[in-house]
Amino acid sequence: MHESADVTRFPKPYNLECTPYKQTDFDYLMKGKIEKCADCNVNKVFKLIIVGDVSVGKTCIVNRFCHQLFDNNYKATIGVDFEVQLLSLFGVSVTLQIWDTAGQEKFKCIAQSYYRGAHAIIVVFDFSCISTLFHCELWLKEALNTNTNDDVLLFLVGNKADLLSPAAYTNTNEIGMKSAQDLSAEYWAVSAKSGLNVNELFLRVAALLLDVNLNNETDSIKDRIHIGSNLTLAKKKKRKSKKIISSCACNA
Ligand SMILES: Nc1nc2c(ncn2[C@@H]2O[C@H](COP(=O)(O)OP(=O)(O)OP(=O)(O)O)[C@@H](O)[C@H]2O)c(=O)[nH]1
Repeated sequence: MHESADVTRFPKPYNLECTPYKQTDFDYLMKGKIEKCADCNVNKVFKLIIVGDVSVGKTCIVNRFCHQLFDNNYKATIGVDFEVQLLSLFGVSVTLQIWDTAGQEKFKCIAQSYYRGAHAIIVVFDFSCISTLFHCELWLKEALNTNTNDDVLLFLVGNKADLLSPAAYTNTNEIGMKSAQDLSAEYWAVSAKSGLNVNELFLRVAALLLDVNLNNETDSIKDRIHIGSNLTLAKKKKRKSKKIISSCACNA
């Protein structure tokens, strides 16, 4: 884990055309809430799960982001690995719990038991092995089946962009972007080896999660006010009907 500098600009998507999440900034209301959270030293905790075929580079992406490291030697993940990364977004401290799951079929059962309650699902494919892209839909379906969070954010990430020639990269990128649209996920092309877009991806995930979280808080406050005002109305009606009953009793 490393300390990161405060992020003061809302991180952009890889391609605005290729994301269901069109936010490129916090709105006026959210900015006010963020200032309050920062003043009160609030810490927001978000759970991310990373899924995808064997050897697409899930662990390397996490290691690049959390430790600025890249290892050429493949060591299969057994079940699931866990990393924590602290960030500061607009003065608000955000903890990302990153669950790096195994791609091997024999570990699927163990890994799936950690899917529950994820705020974001990142499904990864390997640019140099197109079949791994075709399996992403199934990975996503399985992750969504076990996930109980309605507001979960979805990301489709192509890794090992460094391995392709410019022409092959453009070609696979287009197929990846089309798949992301079909999956209603935000698309990213990264390289754990060179570091291309890895930080940008996680900062974008964190900012979108913060936005969703603060929006939900605002909604639940509105709900409480709404329920509260209904209760007050009901109490007033009750009091009025009591008055009518007692005035009827007096008249009798
Ligand atoms: N050239 C290149 N190689 C990469 C990149 N990312 C990962 N690799 C290599 O791909 C292999 C697999 O990487 P891992 O991160 O272990 O893959 P994984 O998806 O976590 O694999 P499982 O744990 O089995 O699911 C390793 O040999 C890495 O060095 C990348 O961006 N570029």
